[in-house]
Amino acid sequence: MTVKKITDRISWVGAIDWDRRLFDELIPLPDGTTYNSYLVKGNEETALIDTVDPTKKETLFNNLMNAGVEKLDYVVVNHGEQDHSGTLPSLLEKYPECRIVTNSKAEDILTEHLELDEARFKIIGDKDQIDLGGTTLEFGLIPWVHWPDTQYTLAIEEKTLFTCDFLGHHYATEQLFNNDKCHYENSAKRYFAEIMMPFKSRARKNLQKIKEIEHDVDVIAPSHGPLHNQPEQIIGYYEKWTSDKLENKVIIPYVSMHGSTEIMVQHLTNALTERDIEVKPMHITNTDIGDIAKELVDTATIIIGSPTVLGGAHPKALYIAYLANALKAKANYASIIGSYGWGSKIVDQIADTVSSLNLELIEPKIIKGKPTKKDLKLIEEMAEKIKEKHKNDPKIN
Ligand SMILES: Cc1cc2nc3c(=O)[nH]c(=O)nc-3n(C[C@H](O)[C@H](O)[C@H](O)COP(=O)(O)O)c2cc1C
Repeated sequence: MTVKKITDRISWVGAIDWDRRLFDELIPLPDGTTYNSYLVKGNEETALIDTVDPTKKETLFNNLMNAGVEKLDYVVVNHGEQDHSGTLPSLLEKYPECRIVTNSKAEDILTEHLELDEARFKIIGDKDQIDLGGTTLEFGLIPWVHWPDTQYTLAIEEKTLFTCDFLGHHYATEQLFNNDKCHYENSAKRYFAEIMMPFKSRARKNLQKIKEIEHDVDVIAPSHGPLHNQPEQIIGYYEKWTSDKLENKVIIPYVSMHGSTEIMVQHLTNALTERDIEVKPMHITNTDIGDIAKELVDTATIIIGSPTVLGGAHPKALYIAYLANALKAKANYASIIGSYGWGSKIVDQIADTVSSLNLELIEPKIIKGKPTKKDLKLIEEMAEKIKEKHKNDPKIN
């Protein structure tokens, strides 16, 4: 691991976690991740912007040693979650003169979670500045992306904006900057879906605040993944993802124990394709839930496919409905297809689970046993109904 120079006065001193495959015991990380920590030097003082996950603290300390840091004046905490702040107790022990610079919401979270001494804090508010000697740090409060405590830090003269989780993505690489546009759009969208989509109106507002910063910004430096040296690119993506625009697209997360639901899914997939609608059947058992989350950013319709199990939906189908609801999927329409043997409450159960989404429910098709030709005709009717809805909806491209 090495120290990587970003500008004359800023270096990356974080850690790469190539092997991490799950975040928050929930989010799959197919590409690992990084914990970005940045060293900012002034003529008189030195600051560290965020730390790293505690499992990587030795990497951070080695990097600080390699960067020749003997005295650290400030550690700026842009967000109190432990993957950025968990190394603080050890850091404060190692650098006894170091003060924590953060907002009052983050202070509350940090003192509760990490038992830090309140005397070590320097609390900042919106637009407050710290002069390190020719290098000025300016802070901006951008709450709820994705905790109530989030803020940005701008190194004014260096034209570098540190946004912590906001505008980040999980992608382990030695490259300092994004240079694989295709892969990067994919991982940034997936990250947006999993972390930021539940707060999309706050994300949009905070994006606007960042766009209105009165100083030049050449580099956006988030706390996960490579940095953005073309800030307009990630800002453009977030403008799209936080808008209410949707694609002419249907996703069908489904599960089927004995094949009946699957026949319906295949038939619906074909019927939608024939009607020029993009469709993605996603077998829940075999699909990374991050991929499903990513589709929820712009898919216009969600169809959940499930057999009946113990009176209700299959637990895996119910989990996806729960996830769509929790992540605040942007879709305008939903329906349910599936099969039962003798009696089913799938529809009520799934509809209840997605009740906080503003969805129009297209009439579900729950059939007894294996679908007949007549049943499959009903599936074609569903495809036709979806086509009509999409065609007449001004929010759908
Ligand atoms: C473990 C298990 C529990 C089931 N519970 C119910 C039930 O409570 N009500 C019902 O109508 N059918 C129930 N069934 C029957 C299935 O819903 C039915 O066979 C259906 O056609 C399966 O669809 P699939 O082929 O897509 O898996 C159950 C089946 C299994 C294997």
